[in-house]
Amino acid sequence: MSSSESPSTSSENGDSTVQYPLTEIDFNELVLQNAIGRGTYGLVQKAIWQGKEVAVKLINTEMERKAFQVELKQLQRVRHENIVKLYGACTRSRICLVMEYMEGGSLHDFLHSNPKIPYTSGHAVSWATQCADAVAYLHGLR
Ligand SMILES: Nc1ncnc2c1ncn2[C@@H]1O[C@H](COP(=O)(O)OP(=O)(O)OP(=O)(O)O)[C@@H](O)[C@H]1O
Repeated sequence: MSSSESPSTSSENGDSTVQYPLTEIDFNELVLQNAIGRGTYGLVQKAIWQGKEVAVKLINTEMERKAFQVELKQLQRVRHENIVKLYGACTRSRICLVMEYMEGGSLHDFLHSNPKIPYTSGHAVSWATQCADAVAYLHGLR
């Protein structure tokens, strides 16, 4: 996707929301690697797509489809350097989100790792600032 993509505005419940266009990704273009995590729904796997590392969140049951649709819609609304980037989604054969791969996993994983990995107060301030910037951006969305 190029950064020149412009979002469209749709009106839902009388509230206008911005959405970036979705890139449909061919599931056969993904070279799936190891599982890297599991959240409320779906399995997250590392993969290679068009020569780059990506994180693929796959759903396996119909019950997970609704949560997938909600997350897809949310990620289509955001573009921020501190929020994981959505490259696109597979919506035809297998259903999955294809996202920027974050080496090291989530900040939560890092902070709760066992054994603990040491970090400086400078790191903590930087992470807190990045989170605050992302939250401020989300609050600024309509
Ligand atoms: N883009 C990514 N890059 C690297 N690892 C990721 C990525 N997305 C998810 N993961 C890993 O997979 C795990 C599960 O992610 P997922 O998004 O399914 O759930 P979560 O955000 O941790 O929790 P919840 O589903 O409750 O919001 C994460 O904790 C992280 O370890």
